[in-house]
Amino acid sequence: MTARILDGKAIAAALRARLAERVAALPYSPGLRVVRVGEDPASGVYVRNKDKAAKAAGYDSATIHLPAETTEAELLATIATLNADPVVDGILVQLPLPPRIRTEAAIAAVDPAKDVDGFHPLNAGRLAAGQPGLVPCTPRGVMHILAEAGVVLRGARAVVLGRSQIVGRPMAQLLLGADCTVTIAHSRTRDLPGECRRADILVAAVGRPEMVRADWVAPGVVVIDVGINRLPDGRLVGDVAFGEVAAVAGAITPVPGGVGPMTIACLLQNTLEAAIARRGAA
Ligand SMILES: Nc1nc(=O)c2c([nH]1)NC[C@@H]1CN(c3ccc(C(=O)N[C@@H](CCC(=O)O)C(=O)O)cc3)C=[N+]21
Repeated sequence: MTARILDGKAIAAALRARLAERVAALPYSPGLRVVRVGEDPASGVYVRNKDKAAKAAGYDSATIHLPAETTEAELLATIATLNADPVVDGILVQLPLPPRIRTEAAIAAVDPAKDVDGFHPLNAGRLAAGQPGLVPCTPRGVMHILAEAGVVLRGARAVVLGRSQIVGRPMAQLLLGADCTVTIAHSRTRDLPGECRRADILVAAVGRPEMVRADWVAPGVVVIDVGINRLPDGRLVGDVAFGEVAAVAGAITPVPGGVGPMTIACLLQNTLEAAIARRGAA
């Protein structure tokens, strides 16, 4: 058997096209501002891709690039200016930040109504409480892939590998909200392969290249690979050993071309929704 490949790149392109149509019907362009501090090289590529996608879909998008020496107070002042700017609907503070700046302070400074990353504790709390709010882009993108693939969630056993605030925890909340039986497994889990083998749906979000092997998965499982790891030889691989796991799984997302493109499309979706909530649709 060989797994069905879930083409995140194509699903993301279709979503961006639908968003572009909705944006074109608005009397304004939804405003997105990405704040980047310093020169983390991986951030450069991502910020450029996002800006390109946003502009192509009709958004008013700009990147604010602050020097590496920026202080926390200066970053918070920049965020405050964006919070107060009526043409700004979405604010994304690109992570990682330089070590001098407290990530939690930057996240908490963003107006929750403009928090298109969904990282603010108010939005995380809303998600955990089952209330509407802005949802982190990567888990939202994963739910969109599962829906497009026709995966039945009700009653399914979902295992989320990883417990980060950015992916693992919100991912588990969304799957729980969709009536999955959810297990969050992590680096201290006693029998990681054994827990993963129980999954009908396995979401790998640990940031360890090719950690999930063929003997970690049950035949027919749906595997979602959130990992994006750059190897020393320059290759980009996920958290899943794609070739060998694809021989066992029922469906699997590739890296690249899986979850990554969905993250960008969902950032645009969140920005559109934040804009309509603030400014209306007509
Ligand atoms: N505040 C914040 N929000 C984020 O959402 C955020 C962040 N900080 N910091 C960095 C990570 C990483 N991230 C990616 C999104 C898309 C791709 C993506 O589209 N990847 C392509 C390949 C890109 C390549 O070839 O390098 C793919 O998987 O097919 C990758 C990485 C968002 N992040």
